[in-house]
Amino acid sequence: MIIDRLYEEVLKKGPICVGIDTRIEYIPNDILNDETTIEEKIFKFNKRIIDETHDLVACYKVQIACYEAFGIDGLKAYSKTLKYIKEKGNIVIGDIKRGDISSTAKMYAKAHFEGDFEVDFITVNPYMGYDAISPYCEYLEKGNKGLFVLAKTSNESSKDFQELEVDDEPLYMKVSKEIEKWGEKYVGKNGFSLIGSVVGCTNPKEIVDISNTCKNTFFLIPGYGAQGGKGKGLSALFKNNMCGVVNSSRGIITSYNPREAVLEMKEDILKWLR
Ligand SMILES: O=c1ccn([C@@H]2O[C@H](COP(=O)(O)O)[C@@H](O)[C@H]2O)c(=O)[nH]1
Repeated sequence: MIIDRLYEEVLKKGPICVGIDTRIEYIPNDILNDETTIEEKIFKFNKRIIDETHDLVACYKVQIACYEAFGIDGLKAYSKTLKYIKEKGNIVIGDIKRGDISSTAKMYAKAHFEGDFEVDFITVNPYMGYDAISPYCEYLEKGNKGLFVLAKTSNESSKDFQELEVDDEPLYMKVSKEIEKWGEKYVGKNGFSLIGSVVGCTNPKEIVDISNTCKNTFFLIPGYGAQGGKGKGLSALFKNNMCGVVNSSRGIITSYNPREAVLEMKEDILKWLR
């Protein structure tokens, strides 16, 4: 199962996910001044990041918004980037955060689990409930696709709704338990489900609470670096099991030396576990 592969990559290389959230202002002049299209410039920049880091990371997360912002050319660069990550043998998460009625979700599933934008995992929004999630699940049956469902996001305003008390518990905990239930039939040999949760590392206490309750949930953990999340906050989560992968986008791709930035991030997370 793809979740077993992701977990094994984490054990082998560390819990590092590099986020390829490319923006024009991050692209250095030697690429920017080339006589090429915007698609080529974005792809060239991404290829450089991937070439420098692919042996150090468990997976990549590609934020589709950064590519949609450039229209058709941006989406061509998105597609090329996904293919290149796969060619390098790495796992790729499409950060698309979809959430819609089931007939539309079916089309999103086809768009991102097949064809030009095919990825291993996608992120989805659970706000519309299970029938908005179930169309993705038919792709999970074969074991080679997975979902990360938003549970407790890394942004400041995540408290507006996600921390509201519902039946004596915060909504994010209720949602997390539901995600665990949705994933019950997709648990792999390492004990983790193809349906995981997104929980920001800006919420270090909440992520430990969720993981103590939801034992089969694997976590996609954004918020490291640029948003203030730190390795120390993750020590309580990772001390029993490496049950997640930590994403950093700006912290890596805007660095002068992305390879060094990945190594520093890995050390900052792993040093608390020794
Ligand atoms: O709760 C969430 C869910 C997703 N994200 C996404 O992760 C990256 C974070 O980028 P940084 O540059 O490392 O801050 C970005 O694509 C977000 O859309 C998140 O930050 N929080």
